[in-house]
Amino acid sequence: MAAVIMLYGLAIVVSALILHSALSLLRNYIVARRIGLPIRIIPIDHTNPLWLAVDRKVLSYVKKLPGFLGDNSFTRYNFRAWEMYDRLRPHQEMGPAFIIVTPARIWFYLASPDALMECFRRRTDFPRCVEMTEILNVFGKNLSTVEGQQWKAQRKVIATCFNDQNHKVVWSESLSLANDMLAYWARQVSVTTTAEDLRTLSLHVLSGAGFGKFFKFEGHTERSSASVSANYKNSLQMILENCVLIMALGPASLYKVAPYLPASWKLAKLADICAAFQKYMTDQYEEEKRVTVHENTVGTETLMRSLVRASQVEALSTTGVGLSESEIYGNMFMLNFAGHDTTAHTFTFAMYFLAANPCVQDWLSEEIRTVLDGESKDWQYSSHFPKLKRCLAVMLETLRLYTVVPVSKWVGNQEVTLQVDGRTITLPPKTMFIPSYAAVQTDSKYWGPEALEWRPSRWIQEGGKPGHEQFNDIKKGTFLGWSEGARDCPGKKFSQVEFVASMAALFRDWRVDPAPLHDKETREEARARVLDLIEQDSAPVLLLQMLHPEKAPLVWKKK
Ligand code: HEM
Repeated sequence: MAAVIMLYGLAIVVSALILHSALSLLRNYIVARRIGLPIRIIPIDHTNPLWLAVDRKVLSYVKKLPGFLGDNSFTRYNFRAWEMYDRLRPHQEMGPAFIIVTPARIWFYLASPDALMECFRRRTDFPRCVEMTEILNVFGKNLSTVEGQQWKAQRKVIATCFNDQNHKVVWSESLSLANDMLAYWARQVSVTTTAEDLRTLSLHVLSGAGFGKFFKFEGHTERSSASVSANYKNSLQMILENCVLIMALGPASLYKVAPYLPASWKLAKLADICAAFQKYMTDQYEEEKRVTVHENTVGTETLMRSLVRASQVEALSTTGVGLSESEIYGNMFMLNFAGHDTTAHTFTFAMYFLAANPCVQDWLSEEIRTVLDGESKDWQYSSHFPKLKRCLAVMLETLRLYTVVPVSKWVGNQEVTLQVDGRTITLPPKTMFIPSYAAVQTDSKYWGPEALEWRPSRWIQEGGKPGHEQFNDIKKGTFLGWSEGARDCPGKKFSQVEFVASMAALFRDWRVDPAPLHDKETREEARARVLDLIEQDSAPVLLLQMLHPEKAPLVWKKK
């Protein structure tokens, strides 16, 4: 009897949820119709956390259904990063702007470069939806999670941290770590840990140039689990993977309940890790405060040092707004988050594209050998980095096809109007706004008939000599890899310097190929297999990444 009552209860709750969802969908649909753009309807919001956990799995079954049942708006648009698969197609069907309605929100998709640039310029009309980044407030508010005056004040302080002094540190750290990584890869018969090793490289560049903690490179199989850098990396990883849980409880409550829990429980471990990470940040902060008190102290210009100094200077200025201690911790954590996997995932995509494209490797090493001739390893940031344009083109081309950080904004509390290709569109409050990066970045109108091909040379003007080449002019709004406008990525150059230095160290004298899977696999088949892996096996976890790059081992050989 009790079971029957429970079943009835459950049925009532589920029916109420479905009814509520259907009514919300209807309400949003009625509002969206007034915008006057083509509309697609999907039953579950993209940001529903339960759905996010199962979306791709569930849809992989639904897609197998025959005809319309397996091919409809639900199967096309109702999963994360669907844009990467459909690219320009929805805009070819519906024009430069369209709407997706869900029970929770109205989503506005835009693929007109001019209108996109206008939205980026009108930062206050199209602010960041901080509800979505709130999860990064674990250790304090930070640049990614604030808006308005608070954002302006924080951005001013953080912008000063990314300067040429710091980029010099990024350059030298990247060169040294990439050389050690190459030596490790050269010792392997074939490398299955490319993604892990690139993550280590990127983390070590960030910990050095960002926070003054310099670690030697350790290859994945040589890494001791007790090493300081492995601990730091694992703590950061675990905090990021459990952000939702930590945020829901708050670190303070986590510390309070942890002593009463068995040590083997995840919550207890998380509390320990958060406490260790907090202590690590506090120690660094105290150390930097001590250093910056002595104004004449010279040393490595890290992000952290600049952050503490700029915050103190700002606090003493006429505006009197520096960063609070909690905001300093919030930003330390956020810089770790924003500056680590972003570059590492871009590296991994690029490395696999290069392995499948030996001609691009030759083109790259021609430039590196011209710019960095001779055996000397005295490679300078100020004179060499600006000349290595082909190396940078590899990064730009990779991000064009595989954009690791998608940009999203919204319409705040007031409706806004916008010109889209000569037509005025009025968007209601709280509409989510998604720049259709995967569409504009692969539109043949701007990128030519082979827009879907990975071809870094498209970025470089023809006819130049390696080391003296110029970039092609790209129409504004057709490439959004680091976003645009006042709220673009402040770490753009940091990541570019890291990428270019690493490419130079890796590809000057060495080449990489996919290891054949069996004796009969030809080189062409192996390259096609790698390209297929990139296309079929990439999906967002926190950011867009290759899910199983280890399935295609790579082999490094000296030229
Ligand atoms: C390949 C590497 C990188 C890519 C593709 C990338 C991309 C982006 C994008 C697209 C945004 C805007 C997100 C949005 O508007 O929703 C962003 C913001 C940001 N990025 Fe990066 N990023 C990279 C590396 C870095 C690095 C190395 C750092 C720092 C060390 C960094 C720090 C930040 C910060 C602090 C923000 C927030 C800016 C604000 O809200 O004002 N990024 N990044």
